[in-house]
Amino acid sequence: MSAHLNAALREGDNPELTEERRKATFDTRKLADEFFGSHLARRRREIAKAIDAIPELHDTKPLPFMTREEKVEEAARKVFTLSKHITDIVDLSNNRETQSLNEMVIGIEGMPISLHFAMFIPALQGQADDEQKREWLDRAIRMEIIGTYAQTELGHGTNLRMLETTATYDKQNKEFILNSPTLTSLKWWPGNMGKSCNYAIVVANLIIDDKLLGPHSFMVQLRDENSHETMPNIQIGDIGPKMAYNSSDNGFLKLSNLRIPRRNMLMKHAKVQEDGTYKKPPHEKLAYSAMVHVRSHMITQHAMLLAYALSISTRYSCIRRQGYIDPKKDEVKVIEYQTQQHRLFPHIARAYAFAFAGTESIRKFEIMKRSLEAGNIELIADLHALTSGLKAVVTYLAGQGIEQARQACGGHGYSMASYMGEIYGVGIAGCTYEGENLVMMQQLGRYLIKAVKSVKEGKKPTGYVAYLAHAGQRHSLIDCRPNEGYAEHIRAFEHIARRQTFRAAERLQKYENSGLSTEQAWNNCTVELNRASRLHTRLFIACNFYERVLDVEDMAVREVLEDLLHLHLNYELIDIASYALEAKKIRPNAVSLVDSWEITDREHRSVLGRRDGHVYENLFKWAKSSDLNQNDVLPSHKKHLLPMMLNARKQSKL
Ligand SMILES: CC/C=C\C/C=C\C/C=C\C/C=C\CC/C=C/C(=O)SCCNC(=O)CCNC(=O)[C@H](O)C(C)(C)COP(=O)(O)OP(=O)(O)OC[C@H]1O[C@@H](n2cnc3c(N)ncnc32)[C@H](O)[C@@H]1OP(=O)(O)O
Ligand SMILES: Cc1cc2nc3c(=O)[nH]c(=O)nc-3n(C[C@H](O)[C@H](O)[C@H](O)COP(=O)(O)OP(=O)(O)OC[C@H]3O[C@@H](n4cnc5c(N)ncnc54)[C@H](O)[C@@H]3O)c2cc1C
Repeated sequence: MSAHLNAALREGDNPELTEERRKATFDTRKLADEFFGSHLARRRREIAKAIDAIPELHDTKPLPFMTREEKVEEAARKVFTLSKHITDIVDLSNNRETQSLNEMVIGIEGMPISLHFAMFIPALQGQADDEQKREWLDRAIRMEIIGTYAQTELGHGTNLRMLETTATYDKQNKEFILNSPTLTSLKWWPGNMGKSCNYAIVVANLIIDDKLLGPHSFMVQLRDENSHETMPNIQIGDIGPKMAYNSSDNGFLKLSNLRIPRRNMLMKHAKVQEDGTYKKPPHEKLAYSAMVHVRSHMITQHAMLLAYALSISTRYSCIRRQGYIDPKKDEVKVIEYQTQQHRLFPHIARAYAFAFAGTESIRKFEIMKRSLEAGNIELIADLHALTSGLKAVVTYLAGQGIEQARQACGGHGYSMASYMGEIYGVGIAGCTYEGENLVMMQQLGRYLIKAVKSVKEGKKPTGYVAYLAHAGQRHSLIDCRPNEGYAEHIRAFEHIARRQTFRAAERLQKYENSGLSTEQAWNNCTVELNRASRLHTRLFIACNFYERVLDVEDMAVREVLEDLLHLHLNYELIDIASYALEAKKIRPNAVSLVDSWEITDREHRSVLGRRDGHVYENLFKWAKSSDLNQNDVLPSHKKHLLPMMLNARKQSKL
């Protein structure tokens, strides 16, 4: 590729990076079009340019130097400033555009309206009837009110059926009475609930005539719309600092005999009539729709977090020189070491694979939503299984990749100047929120066991589990040589996933036959079942990557994606042993592969990952701006350590 086609080349950059960019075999803009989709890639460039022109939207100082209060204030200031410009910059109905704008301006550490857009609005869209939408959704979209999604409690997050918050219907007054009867029933964790929101969708166990009807969603006003003071019968606050996400005020909530009108229960699906008659929803789990929405969006979000970490470490690895391969020559860029390439490149391949899987899960969510609007509930189970598996596998592997990227930066990777600590903290939170990963794997496990049962009954499952019926096509890993083509890799992958799923199903059957209860038998098999779920999901990611690459028209881009696909399939299949060959092919394109993610310096917030590669001078600037450097001698030092040392000295002279 002639160098002028590489959009990332700029005058004045560190020559080490320019040298890398000149080696690119493809146009980074064209690969960005594949990674994001051409519309979003173009919009991200336009959004970045628009932000450049509005200084109030820029960071006032690096986030790691801020206290928690300053972070919360900075996020609030930017949200307010953005509210004046946002409709000029993005199409608000486009989630991914809006998310890109938020990440570029506010960053990944949280903001006062995260949950408002991620869950409050989607819950209203999915669960409120038309009249309720007119009352709350329009106001929420206009941001007249800010809401959150309050489900998790101090004592229960995973097991929703055991939520202790109650909503008891009072027929006389046509009201629900909401209560947090115990300490463990306090709502705990909801994002932005502590200080920012004035409304919440509270998930509570519905009780009518002493009958427990399971978790349902209720609209609760938390704070006065004018004074923002807490409403009566409500106690609310922030839960304190967390491993990451410290710009967000995750909160607690206690409800004490709070009365709300009957129509504050979201009634698109389940309904409670004035006389207390209860009408069941058409599908029992429609009340969980906001969670499925977020899970389907988390995959692209985690691909992006992994991309942040890898572009920082790949660029830095081409700046950092340390040691020799040939002692007669200069010190080499650390990227030249095979171990460094093996540490980073499989994760670069995964970032692409995850982004493609995420685009697919969002597409599937939209298809399910439209089909549900037409009254069809058939796609719900498939989507739940797919998103449960993807959410769990991608958040976990992205976390591993981010940590490898941090280690690849050596000591400087541990400084917050690299921003790796925050990226990791935010990434691994995804293993927990929206359903703890090992629990979500079990949800997919249930679906796989059902598919095995139908195969055993002679039926042919369709869609993502169709391969479970192809037991005749047995191939072993030993048959799978890297250059035989990708179809062979996929068949080997299918074989391994199928074998594990059948093994888990047989084991479950054995325990059930031995007289154990269904639940006990299930618990005895969950390790095997989760392995099956993991393999099934990794197979989906690999197949999707494979099919996606076949669609690419630009030959240079297709070739580099095929290199990544080859590496991905080999890495996933035979672990590390066979991919030294691929690493050699990826090496010349390493920087351009990460440049294609088009992450701006503003978005990165990393000194190590700077696009221009001027790392060391900026590390020094960063160190000088530390609060601790504002005084030559810290007041705390004068107060404690200096007297201690002076005293010790005095003692020794005696
Ligand atoms: C605009 C931007 C959009 C998105 C943002 C993008 C990215 C995110 C960015 C930032 C995020 C920032 C902050 C994060 C905020 C976090 C919020 C939260 O965490 S909210 C709380 C989330 N809580 C959970 O996820 C709880 C997990 N627990 C459960 O989901 C359930 O309890 C569990 C599924 C584990 C069990 O439920 P239960 O009712 O007991 O069912 P059971 O296991 O018995 O299964 C019965 C039957 O139901 C099926 N099923 C279960 N769930 C669903 C579902 N959701 N949909 C469809 N079907 C479901 C289950 O498979 C089973 O079916 P079968 O009987 O086997 O057929
Ligand atoms: C950053 C962040 C933001 C959040 N935001 C929100 C929010 O906005 N709104 C909200 O309502 N909640 C929110 N949460 C809460 C989150 O959804 C829950 O923490 C999550 O669903 C996990 O539930 P838990 O904490 O009860 O974990 P637990 O269920 O207590 O998990 C502990 C361990 O038990 C295991 N375990 C539990 N059940 C089973 C089982 N059945 N089988 C096998 N193993 C099991 C788990 O695998 C895990 O290892 C947030 C959490 C975080 C970290």
